[in-house]
Amino acid sequence: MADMIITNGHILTMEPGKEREFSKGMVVIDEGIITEVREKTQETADIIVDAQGGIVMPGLVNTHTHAAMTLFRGYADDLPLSQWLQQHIWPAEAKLTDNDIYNGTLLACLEMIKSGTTCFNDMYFHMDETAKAVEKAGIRAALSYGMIEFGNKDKADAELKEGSRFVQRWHGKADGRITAMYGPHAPNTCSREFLQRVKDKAREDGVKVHIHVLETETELKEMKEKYGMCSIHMLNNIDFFDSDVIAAHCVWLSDGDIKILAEKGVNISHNPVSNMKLASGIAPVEKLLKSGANVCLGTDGCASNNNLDMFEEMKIAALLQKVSTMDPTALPAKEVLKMATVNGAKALGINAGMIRKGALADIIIVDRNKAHMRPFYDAASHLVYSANGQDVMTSIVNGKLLMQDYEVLCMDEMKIIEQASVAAEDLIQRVNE
Ligand SMILES: O=c1[nH]cnc2c1ncn2[C@@H]1O[C@H](CO)[C@@H](O)[C@H]1O
Ligand SMILES: [Zn+2]
Repeated sequence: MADMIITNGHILTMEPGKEREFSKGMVVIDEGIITEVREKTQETADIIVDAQGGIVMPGLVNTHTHAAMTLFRGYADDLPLSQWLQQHIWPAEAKLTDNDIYNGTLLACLEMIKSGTTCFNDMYFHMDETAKAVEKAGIRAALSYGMIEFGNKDKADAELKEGSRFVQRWHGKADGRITAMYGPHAPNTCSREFLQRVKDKAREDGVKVHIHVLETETELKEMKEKYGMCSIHMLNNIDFFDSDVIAAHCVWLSDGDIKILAEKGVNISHNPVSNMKLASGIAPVEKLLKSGANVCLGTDGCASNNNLDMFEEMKIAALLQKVSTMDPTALPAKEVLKMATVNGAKALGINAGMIRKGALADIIIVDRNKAHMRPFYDAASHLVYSANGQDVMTSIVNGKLLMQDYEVLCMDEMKIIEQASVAAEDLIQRVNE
C-alpha cells in the first residue's frame, strides 16, 4: 500500500512542455516520491488527503531570501539600499546570536509552510542554526554562509573556511532536504580574487554558488570605476558563470549581459518586491526569458519585503513587467507560475517544482472555496492574480504533511511566534545599548 494519496483535487502538474490538468485527479506518494499522477480511481493508502475544493500544485520555491531577517520585519523601512544596509541592518546584524537565528528562521519556516513555499534558498550568518531550524521544521532548503571580505586577505581566508565548513557539515543532510552552497555576498562587497577562489572551491566541492548581482545602479557605477566593466563582464572574465550559479536581482543588465547569462545557463532570481521597496529598479525579466535564461522568483529578506508570500511575489512580478514594458501580454500568469515552481527547482538542482512520477513529493493544496476564488475558469490565473498565501490549506514536503487543512502539524505555531518575538525584542535592546 502507498504511503499517501492526495485525491479529489484539481491537479496542475507544471511539467515543462507538457503541463497537464486533472479536474478530479489523484497523486500517489511513496517514500517521499511521487509514484503516480492520474484521473481519480479507487485506491487505498496509509494516509488519504482529501483535496476536494482545492488546487493541487507543486510547492513554491523561493530562490532568494535571508530567512532569519524575519526578526527585522518592519525594523527599518523606506530607505535607499546603501543607507538601509550600512546604517541600520549591518549594525543590528552584528548583534545577532545563534539563538536569534534559530528562532528567526523557525518563524520564517512557519510563514513559508503556511503560505505554500516548500523550498527556499538562503544566504546568511550563523548558518548552523538556520540548518537546525530547517531540520526541525521539515521544510526543504538550499543554504549558504554569506561571505563578505571587502578585499581583506585575512578575512578572505576566514570567510572561505567558514563557508567550506558549513558545506561539509550540511550538504545533503536532514534526509536530503538540505543542499549547501557557497554564498559570496556580491561583486562590490567581495574582491575579484576572492570570488574566483570561491568559485574554484565550489567546483571542487561540486556545489552551487548563490550571490547578489547588479541589484543597484550604485553597484554598476562602482564596478565600472574599479574594473572598467560591469559585474556580469567581470564575473564572466574570471569564469564564474555556469548553471551552478544563482544570481539574485540582476536588475541593471545590458543586452550584452543578458546574452552572457543565457549562454552560460546562469539562474536568475528575480525579487520584484524588494527591488520596488528599495527602489533598486526593474529587472528585464521579459528579455531574460526571451533570451532563454532560467529566471526564478524570490522574496529577499523580510526587512525589504516585508513578508515571504510567494503568491504576492508572483502577482507583483507579472504586474511590474506589464507596466514597465507597457505591454499587458508581458509575463503571463502561466509563465510566472513556472518561475515560482519548475524554474526555481531547476535553479537549486532539486527534482521538484512539478507533479510527475519520480519527482520529490513537495506539494501544496490551495483553497478555491473562497469568494475571491470563484468562478473558476483558469487555475493559473487565480493562483497568480487572485490568490494569496493565506489560501494555502495543505503543505507537503518530502511526502510529509507539514500543514493539513490549515492546521500546522510540524511545529507549535504559537510557541514559534512567541519565541521569535522575545528574541527580536531582546536583540533590538542590545542594538540600542
Ligand atoms: O537586497 C539585499 N541586497 C544586499 N544585501 C542584502 C539584501 N538583503 C539582505 N542583504 C544582506 O545580505 C547579507 C547576507 O549575506 C546580510 O548582511 C543581509 O542583511
Ligand atoms: Zn538579498
